[in-house]
Amino acid sequence: MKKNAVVIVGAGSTHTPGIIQSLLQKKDEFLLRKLALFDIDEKRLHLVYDIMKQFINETYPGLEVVVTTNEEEAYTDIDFVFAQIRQGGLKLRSSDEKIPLKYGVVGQETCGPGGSISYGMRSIPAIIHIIKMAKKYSPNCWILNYSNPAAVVAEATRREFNNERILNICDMPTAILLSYSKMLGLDSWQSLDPCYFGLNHFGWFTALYDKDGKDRLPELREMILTSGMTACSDKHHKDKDWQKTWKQYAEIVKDYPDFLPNSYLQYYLYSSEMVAKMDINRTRADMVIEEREQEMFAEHKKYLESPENYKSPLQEFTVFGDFIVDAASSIAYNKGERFLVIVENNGAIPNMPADAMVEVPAYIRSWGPEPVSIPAIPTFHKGMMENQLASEKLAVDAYFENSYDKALQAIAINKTVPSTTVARKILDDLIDANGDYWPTLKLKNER
Ligand SMILES: NC(=O)c1ccc[n+]([C@@H]2O[C@H](COP(=O)([O-])OP(=O)(O)OC[C@H]3O[C@@H](n4cnc5c(N)ncnc54)[C@H](O)[C@@H]3O)[C@@H](O)[C@H]2O)c1
Ligand SMILES: O=P(O)(O)OC[C@H]1O[C@H](O[C@H]2[C@H](O)[C@@H](O)[C@@H](O)O[C@@H]2CO)[C@H](O)[C@@H](O)[C@@H]1O
Ligand SMILES: [Mn+2]
Repeated sequence: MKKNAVVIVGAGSTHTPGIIQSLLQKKDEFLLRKLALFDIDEKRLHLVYDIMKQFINETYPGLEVVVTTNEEEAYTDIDFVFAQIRQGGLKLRSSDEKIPLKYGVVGQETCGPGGSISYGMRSIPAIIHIIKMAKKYSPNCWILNYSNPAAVVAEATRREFNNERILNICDMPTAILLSYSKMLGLDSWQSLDPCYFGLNHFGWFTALYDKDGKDRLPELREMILTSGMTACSDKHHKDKDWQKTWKQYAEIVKDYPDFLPNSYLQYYLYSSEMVAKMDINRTRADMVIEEREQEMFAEHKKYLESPENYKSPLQEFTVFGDFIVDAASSIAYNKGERFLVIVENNGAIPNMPADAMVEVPAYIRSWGPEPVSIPAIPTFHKGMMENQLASEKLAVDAYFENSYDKALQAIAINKTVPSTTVARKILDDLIDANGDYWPTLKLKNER
């Protein structure tokens, strides 16, 4: 079996230890010849490497490891790029959350004016740059992108690269599947074959087949309606803030019992209730800075106290790591495994536009994803998706056309936004907050 060289881009991320853990735990399924870690922040990059090197050395003595802030070194002789960057850092995640909230609109990492439009326009140039560098130094490599907002990024990479050897992914549906499998007493999230349609962070499970071919969704729906949604064992999802999401999940199922939702639909279906529960002085970014980041810094302190005796922290489950490694493995060895991924529609959902980037099941081959096509979707879901898709496409238009008008439309049409006056105020504040991270937006009559 061929051995693979992987570069993790954004390797200073709090999620990198999980990816490294999966890569090495799966080293017999996805053979490695080189692991490169790249980040623009040298300090964070080395911090993560310090934490993980005991595990790397012990699990795979002799593996070639490259830790670098040099692009040529990072991208040369690579088979797979795993991208998971946060352009503008948690500081701008915080602005994305707080600016809309100031005007009574949902402030969320990947949803609404901050998460989808502002973060999207910031991420697009950074991801395009990464892909250009990767293709320059390793023309045949595959790029697997987790960087958010994945829906907007996927639309931008479709326009720029036709998504040639690029796969945009999100582990949220997989994390939900882990939860479902545990509730059903199954041993892994791969015990269920999901039928699912939507956009990223905006979709629905329509059936969940077990290995005997039985649809377990009706049984699961009853469990959720009677006892609520049990949070999965993924470490991140045990935290207090995520627990609120799982509580709300059961409410969505009560109101819309036909299918089982992606948890992110809470921000669109209950926008005002979500805003009422949010605190502008302490949004999710603050929690991540105070909790997840601090935990990583505390680990590093432990390492510095005694590098020779330090043991890398391993997690019980790492859906984030397992999913990206399994997807890469399916490409590398042409396994044709079924995953939920973001692909160009092209008829998979027959009553949605062909050029929509949708999230559906696909069999992952060495030549790319082969999406599953489904019957036409109902009016409610189609209407929701068309609205959100328009907002996402307008955000990408705004970026490529440097257009203030399109950015305003992207925000005004978003289901989380009540009026154009509010949309304009949010946009003007976001322009100030993003500074040079955004292109200079011009009004139509100024261009
Ligand atoms: N798709 C998914 O399901 C999923 C799940 C979790 C996280 N994410 C996304 O992954 C990304 C990372 O999230 P996190 O919470 O781990 O962030 P983080 O802030 O912990 O780490 C991000 C890292 O990226 C680096 N970085 C920023 N801009 C960069 C650039 N232009 N080039 C290279 N490196 C750069 C930073 O220095 C930092 O070390 C975010 O976009 C987040 O939304 C996606
Ligand atoms: O608010 P955060 O930073 O905790 O989470 C935002 C991300 O949430 C989802 O990712 C989860 C993932 O589902 C889970 O398996 C684990 O790896 O933690 C991740 C972070 O909590 C979502 O899919 C991402 O797109 C968000 O960035
Ligand atoms: Mn996601």
